[in-house]
Amino acid sequence: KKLPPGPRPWPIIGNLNQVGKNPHVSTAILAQEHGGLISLHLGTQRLDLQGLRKQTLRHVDEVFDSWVGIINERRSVAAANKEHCFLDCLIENGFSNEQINVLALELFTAGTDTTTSTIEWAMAELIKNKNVMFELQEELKHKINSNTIVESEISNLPYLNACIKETLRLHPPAPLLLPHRAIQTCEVLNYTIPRGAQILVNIWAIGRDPKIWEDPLSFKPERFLGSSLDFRGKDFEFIPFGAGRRMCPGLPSGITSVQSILASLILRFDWILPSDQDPVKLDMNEKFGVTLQKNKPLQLIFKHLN
Ligand code: HEM
Repeated sequence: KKLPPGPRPWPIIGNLNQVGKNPHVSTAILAQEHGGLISLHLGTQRLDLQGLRKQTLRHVDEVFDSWVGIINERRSVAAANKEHCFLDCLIENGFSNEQINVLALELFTAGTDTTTSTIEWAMAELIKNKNVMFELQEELKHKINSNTIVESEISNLPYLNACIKETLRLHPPAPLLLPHRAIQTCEVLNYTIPRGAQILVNIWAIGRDPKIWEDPLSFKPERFLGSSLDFRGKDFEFIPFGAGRRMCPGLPSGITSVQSILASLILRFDWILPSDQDPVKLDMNEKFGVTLQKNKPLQLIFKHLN
């Protein structure tokens, strides 16, 4: 069997020390040396599918269908999928009320942390990029007539939607998606992925890959204007909600929340940083956790616009 290449594992700890606290960054660096498909040993075998393109991801979807959480622990965010339907099934399997509460709580976290962190990153990028903020304010002023934003108006706000896409490209709340597991041995790019391997897809690295995006580290919503590139799981260079059968079921509600909250914040208020801080120097460091958060929470002062 030919496993994908990767850094040499140390005895017992495997590659744990090379992965560290920010696995989305360290695996992106490892991929530069070893290629887009790399093997890592973290006690049990794990595989990282960073940088895979269209055909390959479509092919692997069927094999990497199952979630690690469901097979191993039954307590991950992923296991809370299918909402009531899955919870009913857990009851049949003899889960306690306490365990079901944990699952419900995790489902709640999947929906709130992802949405709030997207809004926080979007606001940070808008504060840092004054011209983008100005363009967005203009669009909202001209296209929204009343004080209450209605859903039908939101679909007619291309610049707002481009800002949200650009935020999700640079700051995906789940930078490695959720861990998948190979339910059978298969071949990917002429390498063998053994049955049971955990699969992580580094979409953070794909979103910043200079081979895919021009000037990848700059916040430029314009790149999405007039482009059909979307996050609905068809364009594999941009999959902040995942793709295939395990794609995020909360996409429609998550996106609607981000659109309406962000539009309301920008339409009604003017925002500045406290203590005359220079927006260009705003700290944009990340903290890897359940979701990819801003390391230093964003603090802003608002002025009501009438
Ligand atoms: C901006 C908002 C959101 C983003 C970026 C996001 C992103 C994701 C991603 C990347 C995955 C893993 C997909 C994969 O590995 O292929 C996921 C899974 C999931 N998300 Fe979201 N999500 C968001 C909002 C929500 C909301 C609002 C809910 C619930 C109301 C939700 C519930 C879930 C659940 C239950 C799963 C597990 C799916 C499964 O097990 O098959 N998400 N989400």
